Amino acid sequence: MVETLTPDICVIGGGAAGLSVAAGAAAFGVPVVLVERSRMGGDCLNYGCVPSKALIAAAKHAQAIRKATEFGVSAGEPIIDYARLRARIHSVIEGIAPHDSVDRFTGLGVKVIEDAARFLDERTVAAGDHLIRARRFVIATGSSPAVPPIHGLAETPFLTNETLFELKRLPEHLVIIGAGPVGLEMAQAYRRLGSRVTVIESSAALSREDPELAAIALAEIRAEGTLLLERTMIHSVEQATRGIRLLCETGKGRFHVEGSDLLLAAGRAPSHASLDLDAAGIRQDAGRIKLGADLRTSNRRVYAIGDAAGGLQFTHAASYHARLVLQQILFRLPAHEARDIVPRVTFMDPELAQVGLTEQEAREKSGSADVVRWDFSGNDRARTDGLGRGLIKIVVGRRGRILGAGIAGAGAGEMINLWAFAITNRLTLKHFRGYVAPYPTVSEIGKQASISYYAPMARNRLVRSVIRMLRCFG
Ligand SMILES: Cc1cc2nc3c(=O)[nH]c(=O)nc-3n(C[C@H](O)[C@H](O)[C@H](O)COP(=O)(O)OP(=O)(O)OC[C@H]3O[C@@H](n4cnc5c(N)ncnc54)[C@H](O)[C@@H]3O)c2cc1C
Ligand SMILES: NC(=O)c1ccc[n+]([C@@H]2O[C@H](COP(=O)([O-])OP(=O)(O)OC[C@H]3O[C@@H](n4cnc5c(N)ncnc54)[C@H](O)[C@@H]3O)[C@@H](O)[C@H]2O)c1
Repeated sequence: MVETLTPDICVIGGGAAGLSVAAGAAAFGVPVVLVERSRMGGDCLNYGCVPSKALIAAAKHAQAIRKATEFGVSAGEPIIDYARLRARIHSVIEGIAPHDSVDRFTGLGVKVIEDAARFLDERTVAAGDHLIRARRFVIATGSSPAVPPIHGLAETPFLTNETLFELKRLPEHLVIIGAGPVGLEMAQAYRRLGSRVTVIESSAALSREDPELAAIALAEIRAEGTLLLERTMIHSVEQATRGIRLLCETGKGRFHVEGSDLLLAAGRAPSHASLDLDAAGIRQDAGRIKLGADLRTSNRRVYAIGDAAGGLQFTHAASYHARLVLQQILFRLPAHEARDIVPRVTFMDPELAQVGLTEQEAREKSGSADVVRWDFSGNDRARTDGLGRGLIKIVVGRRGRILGAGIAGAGAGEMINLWAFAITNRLTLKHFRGYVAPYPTVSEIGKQASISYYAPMARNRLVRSVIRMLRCFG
């Protein structure tokens, strides 16, 4: 028997984006139906942020043991119990899962349908035994690992983020296609756990990042022994007796790369193919949903958010999108995506964090860029703790307005919070110069950089003569 539901909002996809919309709408007592075809929590909880950060945490411990000798503490080469490590990753997922579960959302007042959704027409979605005719629809169907058109790949076993954390043994030699955030975070983690790692990248590693900052993180990756092959084309891949074999080419010629396991980290593809967007009058452009800055599709009843929106692909961007559509649906207030306030962090060690404009983007926008820098070597805490190389770059506009901030270094992901706050609230470097930072902390670099921005003022003739004049008053 088919049941027809008529909620205010129908959300398709129970990942970070969809769950945020459903929870937000339910909090205001708005009837909402959530359709999820697979695991609640989506990529972030099950195959993305959570397992990857738990793996990185284990690798960090291994590396800390190795580095301890520098501090006069010797512990020898770490022994990796991969079964235990893997069990911990899954117990971390299980610990968070109740927060995203069907039970919790049902308790919040959300009607959850565990099935695949597809549009029948502009106002109707079918999911299992249900027809949903909602006032508004939110597509939050996320993305899946992109599979590049490499000869032989379809016949060769490979891992993706959806299968990597199920692996029951430490790869002996992990070959990774793609040097973006997924590829490099996993490369460093597995290298630190003891695997040999080769990363093959067709263009430049971390090509979207400020090259000066990216170079700091990439130098560490290389120093730890990951082989990073940039500007390398992969012609073909095949299964070999003891793993996989790739035929590659650079400007210098062709060569083979052999490894025990292959991980695809070559970007993402939207997962909306089975939604039948045409039936709903939702237009696409080269496989991506066409969207306005208000995240509305060409069908004005339908929004697309999170990875499905095809722009910023982060969990925090997904919940930001959710807020923007809730503002429009519940309160009828206009809302537009502002990408410059959304930070991004690549959790390599040292971490790489950015919010707002990079130096290059500022130059492209206005022909020049005023950039303030501060090196970690000028920070006492970075020295006491042996944090290694690090740099903050702040892009400054008129009257000291902060337009962008990028940090490469230990703890960059935590530190960027403050700069994201500053950019969202249109603060200036004056605000950073004026607050009192606790000593010794690494976050002080922001204040140190801000003071350096105003340092030329101390040499200003007018300022000096005012000080001289004020002396006359005793
Ligand atoms: C390895 C890895 C590490 C990452 N690390 C970070 C990180 O550290 N920080 C960060 O901010 N981001 C990180 N990301 C990115 C982050 O995971 C995504 O941006 C985020 O999960 C997107 O959420 P979403 O809700 O848009 O999509 P998803 O989480 O993909 O959720 C979409 C949901 O829709 C469901 N669905 C799809 N089609 C249908 C249908 N027809 N009917 C019903 N349900 C459907 C799917 O089953 C899925 O559950 C990482 C990604 C990867 C791959
Ligand atoms: N810390 C984080 O916030 C975090 C971590 C992981 C992933 N993510 C998100 O997930 C998304 C996907 O990450 P990703 O690293 O998979 O994608 P990406 O698009 O950032 O990087 C993929 C890389 O693979 C390369 N590539 C593509 N095809 C190739 C081929 N045939 N041969 C060699 N190289 C090839 C590309 O040039 C690119 O550099 C990102 O957009 C990011 O937002 C975020």
